[in-house]
Amino acid sequence: MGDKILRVKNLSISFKNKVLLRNINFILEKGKVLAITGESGIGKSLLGKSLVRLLDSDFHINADEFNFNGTEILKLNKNKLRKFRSKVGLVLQDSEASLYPYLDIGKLCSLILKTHTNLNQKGYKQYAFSYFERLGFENLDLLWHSYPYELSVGMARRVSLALALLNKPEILICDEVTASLDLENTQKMIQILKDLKKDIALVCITHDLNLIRFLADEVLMLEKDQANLYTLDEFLGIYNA
Ligand SMILES: Nc1ncnc2c1ncn2[C@@H]1O[C@H](COP(=O)(O)OP(=O)(O)OP(=O)(O)O)[C@@H](O)[C@H]1O
Repeated sequence: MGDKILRVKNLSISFKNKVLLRNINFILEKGKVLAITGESGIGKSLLGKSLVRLLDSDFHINADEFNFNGTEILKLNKNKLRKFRSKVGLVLQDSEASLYPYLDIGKLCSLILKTHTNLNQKGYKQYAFSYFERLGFENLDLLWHSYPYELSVGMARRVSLALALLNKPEILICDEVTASLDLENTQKMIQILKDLKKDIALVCITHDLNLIRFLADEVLMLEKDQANLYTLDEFLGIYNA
């Protein structure tokens, strides 16, 4: 059995005193994948961002337990929150669109590695290349000097994933990571996540039933006024997926 990294018990999210999500319960475990699904606008992305307290002050999070490796996330001060966030990789919806356009991939990687490691410029490259290889890239020198606008959507999505992985997060949250990818890139992405999952607790926010079927261990189904946690088999049985 893997390490339990994050425990969420009876979490709710309100916006200006209106409850948007309630009764959220799950545990994230190293080596396991939680899929979060539900209809558009139900609050999947909101929940993903709330896991790293990335909501503005009009939102309020309540929970009986919201605990990362023994520390209550809602009680963290600014410094400790920053440390906690460095343990959580985020690939937000359309993440490739927010890759800074004036920096090439090498500089984007170097910026992250400068903050999180003691490596030198040569070390940054070697370190980042090991991730690019794991994520199925070839021609790594060319990629290192490419600008985001020069990459296909599938490549840019995988670069966003690589950037999220560079500081070895314990949790990785991916929001609609297969959206608008063709079949080949979707399958590549699902296989990459499958290979990554043994080292990490993975959260996939998704509408993609193939991703759920091939990757998820548990599925959190968000519905109006309720949220239900299922094993993959229970989910596939109930939703005939
Ligand atoms: N910053 C914000 N201010 C006000 N309301 C917001 C904000 N962000 C999200 N919402 C509202 O919260 C609700 C949930 O939005 P969210 O993007 O989490 O849905 P979703 O389930 O991820 O949808 P989709 O599948 O379409 O991406 C929506 O009604 C949205 O309008």
